[in-house]
Amino acid sequence: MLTIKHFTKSYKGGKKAVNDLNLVVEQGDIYGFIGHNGAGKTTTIRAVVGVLDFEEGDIEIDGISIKKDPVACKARIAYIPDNPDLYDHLTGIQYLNFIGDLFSVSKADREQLIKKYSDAFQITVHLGDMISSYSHGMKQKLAIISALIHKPKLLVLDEPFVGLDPKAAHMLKTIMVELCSNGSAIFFSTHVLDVAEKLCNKIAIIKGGQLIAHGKTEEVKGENSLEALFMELIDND
Ligand SMILES: Nc1ncnc2c1ncn2[C@@H]1O[C@H](COP(=O)(O)OP(=O)(O)OP(=O)(O)O)[C@@H](O)[C@H]1O
Repeated sequence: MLTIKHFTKSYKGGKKAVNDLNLVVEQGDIYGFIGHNGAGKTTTIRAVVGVLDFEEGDIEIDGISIKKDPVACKARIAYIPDNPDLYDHLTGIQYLNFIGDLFSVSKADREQLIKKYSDAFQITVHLGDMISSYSHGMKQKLAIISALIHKPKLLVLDEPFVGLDPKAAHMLKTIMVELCSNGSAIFFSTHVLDVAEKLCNKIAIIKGGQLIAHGKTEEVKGENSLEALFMELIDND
């Protein structure tokens, strides 16, 4: 579903933010991406979803290169950044319909999925309100719903649990499991290690722009807790 090959990214005038990263996310995977602040998670994620150019390596979505056919790749992806920038001058429902139009979601699917996920995140009554009146958490919920209504093959999330209340975080985890059991894949960054440990069948740990561990969660962490492993790997230079 997602293949990252020798991905390397340097920002202008800086050192390599990510260096020769290789990773495969398969259908059905909930793949957690963890690392310290500044490790290179957002850089990798932004390249995967086609909003950050890069010179070295390639990234394929469903076998299609994001460099060669970014539109075809983006049609298969939903991306929720860590701080979603929505259109403040639209109402929630106008925004969801805008995304529905972009991804050619049928009227029947749109109505059913908007109701399902808005009810689940308890923002149905606010869909007629302007987004400018939404709290941070409500904006995040709207961004999540907009990602789910087009049934993405690959859902990419950057720190999705930050700012969500416990009930919404629980709902998101339930939905992530449901999505992957229906054949999608998820790649997401998080600093919440116990969530990663419980939710992800695979994890990757990045340090200073380089992948230092990746694979099945049970195999990567062994007898340790993920937190203990993370501390050990991050502290060792
Ligand atoms: N626009 C930019 N210009 C220059 N350097 C950048 C830019 N964005 C990120 N970097 C650098 O690239 C490196 C990786 O940053 P990145 O945002 O990918 O880390 P991260 O793992 O997502 O961190 P965090 O957990 O704090 O969100 C850091 O050294 C950062 O300073």
